[in-house]
Formats: sequence, C-alpha cells, structure tokens
Amino acid sequence: EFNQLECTDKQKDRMEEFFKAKRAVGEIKQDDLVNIYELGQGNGGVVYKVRHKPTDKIMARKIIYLEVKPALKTQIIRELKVLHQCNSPYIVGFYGAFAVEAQISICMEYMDGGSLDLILKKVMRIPEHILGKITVAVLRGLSYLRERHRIMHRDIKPSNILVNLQGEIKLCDFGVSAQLIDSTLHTFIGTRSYMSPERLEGAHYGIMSDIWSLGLSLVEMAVGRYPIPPPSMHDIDNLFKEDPLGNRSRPEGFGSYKGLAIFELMEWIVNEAPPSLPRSHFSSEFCDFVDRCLKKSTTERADLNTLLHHSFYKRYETESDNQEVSSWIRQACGSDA
Ligand SMILES: N#Cc1cccc2[nH]nc(N)c12
Repeated sequence: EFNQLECTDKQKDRMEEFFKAKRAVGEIKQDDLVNIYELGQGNGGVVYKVRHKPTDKIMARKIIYLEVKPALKTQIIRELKVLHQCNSPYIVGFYGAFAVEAQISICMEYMDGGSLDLILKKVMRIPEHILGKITVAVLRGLSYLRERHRIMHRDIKPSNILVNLQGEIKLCDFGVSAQLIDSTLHTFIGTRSYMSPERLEGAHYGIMSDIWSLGLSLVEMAVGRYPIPPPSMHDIDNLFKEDPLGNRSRPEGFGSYKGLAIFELMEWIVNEAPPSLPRSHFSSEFCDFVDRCLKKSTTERADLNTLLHHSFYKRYETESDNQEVSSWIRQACGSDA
C-alpha cells in the first residue's frame, strides 16, 4: 500500500535541490528582490515573479496589504514560519516571509506553469486524465497537511493549484497562520465561491469543506466553466461541440456568463442540488468521485481516506512519472489561445 506521505526517490532529489537553493538564499530582505512581472491577483494579494539578486534565484513573491497593529504583524510573520516545516512534493516550496510597513511578503518556489485557473482560461477544459493526476496531488497534499501539521487547506480552488513544466502539481495559499486568516476574513472579494454549504451557513467546518471545494474545482476544470448554476444539457452540448475550425475561441457568452451575483451563488450552493458531471462526457468513476465530494451533507460526503481508496484515485496514483502532465502543460502553455 503506497503510504500517501512517502516520496519517490525523484521527489526526494527535487526536494533536496530546493533545500540547497533555500540554504544559499538564507534570510530574505526586501532590497534583495527585484520584480520581474505580475503573475496573478487574488486571495487578498498580488503575486510577482521576482529575482533574488544575491543568488539570481527566481521566486514567486506574494504581497498582502494589511493595515494591522505591529504586534499582529509580528504574530503573522511568526505563524508563517511554520511554512519552513511544510515540505512535501505536493506543497509549493517556501523561502521565507517578511513584513515592510503594511506589506506582508511570502516568498515561495516559482512554478513556471502557473495556476490552474490561468491554464483553464487558455485551454477551455482540462482532460480527465490530467484531472486524475491533479486529484492525486491535491489529495496527497491535503493528507500531508492533515497528518503532519494537523491543518486543513481552507481555500482549495483552481487558482491555488500550481503546476510546472516538469509536470509537478502543488498546493499553495493554505491557511497556516490563524492570525492572517483572522485579519483577512473581512476582505473577501470575488465573484465565485468554492466554499462548502456548511461553511457558507456559518456552521462548524473542517477538512470535509476542502473535499467539497476539490469536487467543485474538478467539475469546473472538466466542463470549463464555474458550475453554479449548473449548465443545461444544451449548454453542455455547446461547451463540448468541437469548433469545426479547431479554433479555441469560446462560444458566445462563455465563462463570463451573466450568471448569478455572488450572494445568489452562495444561496444556490446552500439551497439547490449540487453540481455533477455529465455522464455523456466523463467516466463513471470520475462522475462518482465528484458526486461523493459534492454531497451537501458532511455525513454523506466522502472523507479523505474514502477518496484515497476510490477507483478514480487508484487509476492515477500508480503512474509516478510527471511526463504525461509535463507534455500536456507544455502544450497548454504553448497554445496561443
Ligand atoms: N502563489 C502563487 C503563484 C500564483 C501564480 C503563479 C505562480 N507561479 N509560482 C507561484 N508560486 C505562483
């Protein structure tokens, strides 16, 4: 039985390489970093591709603007130091964090394939066999956070799943600092929610909420649009109609569908039936897997261990090479869509 937390030799070598680079960087100071360009926005901050001048190392730097009392800022930086212990092939590497005035900077491993929300914009949909590899990485990342650090992720969604051209898939932006979570709770901005019904209702929530978010993210990446309100069968036919010209342009009104406002979305998640995958386009294992993740009742929803034994996960957990994902990412990044 493959222990979810064991690493292959190749994964160990890559992590050793990262630790070596991290030792060479040492303590990060703001003046040692130079911005190259912006990588993405969201989750209460902006992420830049940066170069660490003393070592020439390329990193990703997330900057969060927070007007908090100095004592709280110190506490956040202290809590973020736990990230030095978060070492897994499925978690983005951490170089260090520091605060300057109202800016908190989190410096991490640069993932040259970017985040899955940006990839999704380029390729319309992510094929099932790639989503299988993504599922393995996310479940192993969640297992690692729970077994070794007794924390849940709290913000599973396509923009917090990163990939690189070597075919690695890693989680970022998990809630490791309780104070940072607390200080940014009121700052939610966005037009979509990956939060589970119980969390939206203000009830107690835990790892089972991450499972819901994984299910919703998988349906979105498989179909190619945020799945609430669910697309009709007519929409699905349109979404899957191969454009005769092979053109990747999106059908009229795609993605930016004039759907529900965020509050209506949240109401829909709490009151209506959960989304599901059209069996016409996906394997029964995949459809069953997301159905088990998207049960509205946490007692019916599959937990992490159940999913680690599900046939959809089992189908993809064996291939340990990243080659298949690597070539798909290269083609996706190369697509001029
Ligand atoms: N965090 C983060 C992030 C967001 C978008 C692209 C990225 N490349 N490497 C990252 N760490 C990253």
